[in-house]
Amino acid sequence: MDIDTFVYIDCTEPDSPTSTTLTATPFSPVSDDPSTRFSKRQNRGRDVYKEVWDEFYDWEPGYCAEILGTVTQSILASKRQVARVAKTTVARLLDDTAMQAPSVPLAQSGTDTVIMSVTHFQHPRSGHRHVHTKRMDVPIPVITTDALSPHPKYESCPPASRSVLMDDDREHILFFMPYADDERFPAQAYQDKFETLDWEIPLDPDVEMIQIETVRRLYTTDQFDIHDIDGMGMFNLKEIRVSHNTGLQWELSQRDVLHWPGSGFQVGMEKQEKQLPNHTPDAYDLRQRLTSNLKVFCPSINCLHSACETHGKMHANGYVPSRKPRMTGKGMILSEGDPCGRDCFRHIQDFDIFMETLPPSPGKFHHRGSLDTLETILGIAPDMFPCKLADICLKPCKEVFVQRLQLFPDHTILPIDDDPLTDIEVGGSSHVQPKKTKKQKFVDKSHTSCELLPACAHPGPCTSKNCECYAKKQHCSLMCKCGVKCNRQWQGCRCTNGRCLPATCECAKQMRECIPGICVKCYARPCDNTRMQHLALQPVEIKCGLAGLGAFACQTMNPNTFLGTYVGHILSNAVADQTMFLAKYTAYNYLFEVSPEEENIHLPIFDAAYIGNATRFLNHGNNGKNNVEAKSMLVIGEHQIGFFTKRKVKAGEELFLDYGDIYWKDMEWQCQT
Ligand SMILES: C[S@@+](CC[C@H](N)C(=O)[O-])C[C@H]1O[C@@H](n2cnc3c(N)ncnc32)[C@H](O)[C@@H]1O
Repeated sequence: MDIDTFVYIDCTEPDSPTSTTLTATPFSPVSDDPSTRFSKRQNRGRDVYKEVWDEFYDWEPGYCAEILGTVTQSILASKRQVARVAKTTVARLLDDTAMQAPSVPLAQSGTDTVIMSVTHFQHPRSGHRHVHTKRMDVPIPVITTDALSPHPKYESCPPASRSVLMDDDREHILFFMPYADDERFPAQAYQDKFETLDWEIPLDPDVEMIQIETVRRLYTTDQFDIHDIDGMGMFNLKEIRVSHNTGLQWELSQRDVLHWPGSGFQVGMEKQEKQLPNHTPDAYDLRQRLTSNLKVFCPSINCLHSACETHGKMHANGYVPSRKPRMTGKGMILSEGDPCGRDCFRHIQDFDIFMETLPPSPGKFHHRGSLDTLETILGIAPDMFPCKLADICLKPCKEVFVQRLQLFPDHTILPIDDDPLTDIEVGGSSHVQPKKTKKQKFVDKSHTSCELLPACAHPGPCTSKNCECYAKKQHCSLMCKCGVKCNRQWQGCRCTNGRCLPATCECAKQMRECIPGICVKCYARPCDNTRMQHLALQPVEIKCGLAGLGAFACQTMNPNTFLGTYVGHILSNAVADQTMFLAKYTAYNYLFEVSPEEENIHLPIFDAAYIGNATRFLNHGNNGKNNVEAKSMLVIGEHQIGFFTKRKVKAGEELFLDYGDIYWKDMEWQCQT
């Protein structure tokens, strides 16, 4: 291979209308009118872009030649082995063909042959540079058979255990043309549903590197404001992934960056006078530190996928999961254990007398950061004993105990084993008068009337003015920053013994699954109302059913047995419309939508065409044939659709769901029931 003949694909250079000055002199915006200032910035931006561009392409061709040169050398070194492997492979191929040919039961066997051309490379003898090649023509017999009838056209899909939120881009960009090899597919009509074709969007990784370096120089050397750089509209750095973090520095941390000599990211970043905005949290800010790690694992307790995009938006505010306390301060004092030291809370003799001397909130934790740390830890582990908390917070044990009492007064804690009717203690002898916390009551129809639950993250308590949940008439969720102390939070149920039944459980009545850490009484054992989050599935058999494939019961099931959750891509209305176009063409429609109770409400639409689980095979049955029903539930802040048996189902019976009239209205094929 001759390295001089490599072709370098180059992009159009950036305009540099005014200047050819290529030195990196810091930009000094002399105060003038905004438009002149803007155009000066724009010109400076172009100059720096050009400067970086030239530097990059001065370096890149030599670098590529060097890299490719090493590749060719290693090819030549191992050429003898490659030639040997190629020779044996060809020989085996010919042998296999010859051996297989007679064993196929042929209805009709032709005697045609095709010629396969094989190029044989010969290692250059020492002292010679040229590789000798020899072409050989090998005859291959053509075997024609009609013994095997083709399998009916069917599109399968990879299995998935949970739904995946589709990128908003899918609404506008056509990523590939499906059924491109089928003349009958109305490709143009499908394409017209999109604004752009993905393969027409220029994406050159070289240009990306040049733009990143230009932005860095404009920010660090020219002291441009990062918003001004964005306002120039010259740099279209694509977001790598949806998450709660944004910014150039973050994007860079999510990908490999080319290390080239002109790049300030290569070495000595720390030596620069001004660094790009950083996302490293303050060492003392525990909440920030935990939040910054959320990019590693999704904090949604029924997901936990790494770098989860589905919940990226839901947790945009940096959600740290919180739980309700279940142990009272008095209970802690009465519990067994040895004091951790002189200041241990266990030395408190009489709890009621101690309560009378309790200092007013916020107590001795003068430093706001210490209190934040304690609140964050108690949010996650509210029943951690003060002795351990004291070690973490570097505070005396008794002081920590006092702070816990301020945060979670005993009268607000629902004791673990008491009767639900007597569990709120009112009264007591403390001068900190226990108030009965007023929980806000309102009808929250989140399970059938909202798009995606918002997570609020405003300073101060939730009010009609600052809180999005308030505005949408919804309970605050675990994803909200207000935490379990907020009186708008869903309070969970108080059912005991895991008996969370549809008619009696407060969560089940509101079509919510019980939430670990919130429903403190039923949480002791997995209750009847957590089957969707625990994926307590029933096995089903997939085989030919009423229409195409169908799902069949493997064992006899009682009414209200949970079969599984409908898993697929979560789509917006616009994308669902595009998918419907494909469904009409294939005559298989896997879109599932729950009809909202109110108009103009858009609930998530699930599409199990491309990913899914066994529930995608449930065929439609009506007129009493349907033995399965779907329920839309809120599962720890997420809309999910669960399938439950409507009546007793015998082993071997096909499972049917009533798709509803709307499903069949626009279909160009007929329902077979
Ligand atoms: C969710 S899929 C059900 C699984 C499907 N049978 C398969 O083989 O993948 C829905 C599609 O199955 C077919 N289907 C299901 N029930 C049907 C019925 N009762 N009559 C006609 N077609 C049906 C239709 O093509 C429908 O769009």
